[in-house]
Amino acid sequence: MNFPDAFIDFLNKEGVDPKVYSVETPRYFIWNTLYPLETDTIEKEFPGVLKLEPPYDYIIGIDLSSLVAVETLDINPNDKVLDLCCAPGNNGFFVGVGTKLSVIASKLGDSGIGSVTGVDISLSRLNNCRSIMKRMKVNKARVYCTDGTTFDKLAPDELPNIFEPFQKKRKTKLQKSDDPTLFHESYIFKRRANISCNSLYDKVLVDAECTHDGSLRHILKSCVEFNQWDNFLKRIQDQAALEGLYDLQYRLLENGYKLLKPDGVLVYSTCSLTQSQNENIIRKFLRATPNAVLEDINTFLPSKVQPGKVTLPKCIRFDPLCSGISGFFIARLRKLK
Ligand SMILES: C[S@@+](CC[C@H](N)C(=O)[O-])C[C@H]1O[C@@H](n2cnc3c(N)ncnc32)[C@H](O)[C@@H]1O
Repeated sequence: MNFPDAFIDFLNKEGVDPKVYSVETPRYFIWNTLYPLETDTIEKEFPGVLKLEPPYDYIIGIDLSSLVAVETLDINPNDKVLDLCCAPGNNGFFVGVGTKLSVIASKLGDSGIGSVTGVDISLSRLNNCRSIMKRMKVNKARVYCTDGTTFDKLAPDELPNIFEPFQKKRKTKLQKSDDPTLFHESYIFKRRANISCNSLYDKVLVDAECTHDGSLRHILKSCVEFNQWDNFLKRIQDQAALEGLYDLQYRLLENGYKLLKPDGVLVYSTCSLTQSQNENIIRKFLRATPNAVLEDINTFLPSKVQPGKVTLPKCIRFDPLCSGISGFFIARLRKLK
């Protein structure tokens, strides 16, 4: 494959083998398990045609690595979860691309007092996020359009464990929020206008902004197929911009940790294969934060998906060459009491 020299230099500097971009990765699909599918199979109707039984409009494509990042949070129904960079891009693959926020919301289920709070700085990406939330009929989620490095809203103390099926909603008078950063609330949030919010979060996901070099789809579709290298190359060639990105990643991690309750779990992830945006950020953070410890990641992985090399024990790097899925890094931190 012919890549621009600047991209090859970038990969060499970070010890990434350009062969990763020749791996063909499978696609995974999710749906909100509160609304079971009529069938759990997708049939091959006749050559070239797949058939899905209804209801199918909330089936969403996602990378396995994204699912593992959410699994690493060990969500339970009473968790108050913060997703500090929650919005997806829109690469229009099949029926859309899933967000970790929608998987988190689906995992919270309907039986507990938990909820998920999403934050993202990009309005257009939040619109993608909102349409996925709607399609997946997400119940207990709210999303803010603001800077995750300074976000300071605490978690709702509790949301009632009443499952109100999305389909059966009655018309109710909704109170308009006086918070200009509040972008979208799910049905159950809107119904409970006066929820007190004084809790730190049990779980925090910092799925940080990054160079996306591990995302094979991003590199192969946007950059190679549509020849849109310009923005990508500008970013990786400009050392000051890269330093700014590392600083952003660090500050997102710092703020997420600040909002995490003692004994809580924070997962830091990126879809970059580099050391600079992963191990180096975590190392620096651990040096500066004595009550943060790295924990093992014991999430179930299909046998064919072998994690690649990391230079910081306990973290996981999916390397397309040995994992067979898109490039991704995950670290799990606990805040000691
Ligand atoms: C890797 S993407 C997130 C993907 C998303 N978690 C998902 O599962 O689809 C990183 C996100 O960080 C957002 N971002 C960049 N700077 C930010 C900031 N200062 N505060 C909050 N979000 C930011 C970007 O807009 C982008 O949506």
